Amino acid sequence: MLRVIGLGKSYPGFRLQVSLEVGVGQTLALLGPSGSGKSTLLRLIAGLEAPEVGQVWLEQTELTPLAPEARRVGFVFQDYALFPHLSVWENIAFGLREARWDGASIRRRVAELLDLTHLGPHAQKRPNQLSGGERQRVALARALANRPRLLLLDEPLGALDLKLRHELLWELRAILRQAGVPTIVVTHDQSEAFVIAQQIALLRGGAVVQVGSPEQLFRHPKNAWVAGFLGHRNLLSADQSQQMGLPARPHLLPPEAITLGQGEEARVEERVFKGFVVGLELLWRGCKLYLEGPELGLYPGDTTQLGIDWSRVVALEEEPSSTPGAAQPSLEAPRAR
Ligand SMILES: Nc1ncnc2c1ncn2[C@@H]1O[C@H](COP(=O)(O)OP(=O)(O)OP(=O)(O)O)[C@@H](O)[C@H]1O
Repeated sequence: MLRVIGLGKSYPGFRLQVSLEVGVGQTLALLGPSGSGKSTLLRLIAGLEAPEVGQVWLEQTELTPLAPEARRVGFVFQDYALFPHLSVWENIAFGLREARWDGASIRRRVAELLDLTHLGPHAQKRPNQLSGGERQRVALARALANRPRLLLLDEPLGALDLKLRHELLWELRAILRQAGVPTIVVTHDQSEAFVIAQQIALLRGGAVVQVGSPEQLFRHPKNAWVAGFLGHRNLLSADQSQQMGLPARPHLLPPEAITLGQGEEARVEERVFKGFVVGLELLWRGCKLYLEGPELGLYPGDTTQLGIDWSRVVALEEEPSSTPGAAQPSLEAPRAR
């Protein structure tokens, strides 16, 4: 179990102050907008930077006073930082030689990791002869080689194109589950966090806004910012909620609260074909709602019925009026009028 207790660091115009825990063998995704402090937190945990206050504990060991190399932390950076002149095999073995493993143990461990990351056929290639996805797996194998007690991944799929990201995401998930090492993954992509992690910590302006499983966070976001960051669209301000007969505080209408085909009349304003689903923007009671689902043959100008199950509407907390240093999320303004 990793415990980060009141870890703090300041830069001009920015302050990070974070406490969180990662369970044995679990993966926690650090999710947040650019500049929210994700990489800074990772560097503090790795010991690449010194905190002003706070502690990091791994099981019964306090890591904070230890040098980075004494922490037994595996780190994968965004650019992988592989040794260009060494083969895949040598890249993976490098840390083991440094740690003075004997030759037979090194050969055994490298073979295990080549197997885990499916890099066997590429063992003798150099990094510049590999694809982006293969380089990413070498970086992961190298980070895991010396049996780290903790794995830190900073945007591990960041340098890859979209298609490759998607393919490797599932592979990364499988490798992390198999490796069983507590892991923190930095990402700014919520769908990536949902696939990889059992826990998500949402960071904004250097502070954790909410921690929980992907499902907890998605179903019970604390406030409109969290809901918007996780991809929810139907957010009502306190005023809009009141107009709908709800208490005067922000609310979320989750997809499962909205049913098409029964209820009051709704008019289709926009339609987006998205492949597996169709997105519809509907005007209902003077309020714009967005829904995704199977093809229903509805086009702009059509009318249909829309019902809301009010028992499924989620009450949200009011956000603090300003969060110092917080970057604005890519939240669409609540669309209801
Ligand atoms: N060495 C430094 N000196 C001064 N300011 C810094 C330093 N490192 C980071 N910062 C500032 O701290 C804040 C958090 O940066 P950080 O890189 O941790 O954010 P992030 O969430 O990882 O962002 P991104 O998603 O863009 O990588 C930013 O405002 C950044 O400018």
